[in-house]
Amino acid sequence: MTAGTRAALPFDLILFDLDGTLIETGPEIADAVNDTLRELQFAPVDEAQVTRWIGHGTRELLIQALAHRRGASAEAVRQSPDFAHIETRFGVHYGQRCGTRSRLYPHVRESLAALRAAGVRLAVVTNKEGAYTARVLAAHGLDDAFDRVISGDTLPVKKPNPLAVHDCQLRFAVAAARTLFVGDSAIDVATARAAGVPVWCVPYGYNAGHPVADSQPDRIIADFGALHPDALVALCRDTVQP
Ligand SMILES: O=C(O)COP(=O)(O)O
Ligand SMILES: [Mg+2]
Repeated sequence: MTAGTRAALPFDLILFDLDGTLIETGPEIADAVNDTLRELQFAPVDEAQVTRWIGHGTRELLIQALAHRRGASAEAVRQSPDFAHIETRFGVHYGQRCGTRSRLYPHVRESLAALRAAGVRLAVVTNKEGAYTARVLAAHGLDDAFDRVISGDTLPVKKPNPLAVHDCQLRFAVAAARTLFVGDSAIDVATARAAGVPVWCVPYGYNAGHPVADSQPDRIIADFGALHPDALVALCRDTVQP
């Protein structure tokens, strides 16, 4: 990378969603859900269904799966006396499944490394609970890849509340116009809009079964190749708006 590329970079801070953006986590989350359901003598749920529940946190996903199988409301599951125990069992299963069937999406590792080398601050903003986030990042050797990791239970509120974005902007002293949010869902677009920062989306992630284009992000990028510093500079040179 040349000094010119570094100077021409349009962003000083990039925030990344985790599930469906950096890492394909659906297969092993489905495995852990089904391990848990099996212990409870319930039939498994299919992976496509499980991925439609991703986005509000892994705990919420487990609640949805149990509600689905019990024919009960999410609230009834949340209040049920055995939920805490079931959640503990799920945690054990997810711990065992972590890193077995998840994978980084194309160009994630090299683009993150090149952005970091160019001096861009990088953060994860996910609704996944911190304990799971740490395990998944570690399983893929990404535990030191970010300057800040904000999970669903790091702050008092989660996405689409913009607090995590503001937290990172404040911490790294970066203005909204120099900040980019990269995600895969309507929740990510709503978060970025609430924070007043540009948002680009990948089309391959989890968005409750809907095309993320419906949420009208500022740009849809095919994959993380578009976030490599050289590509980023070329892309922004050719367009008026990010
Ligand atoms: O639902 C989750 O656990 C998290 O999803 P996210 O990383 O896309 O915010
Ligand atoms: Mg996501």
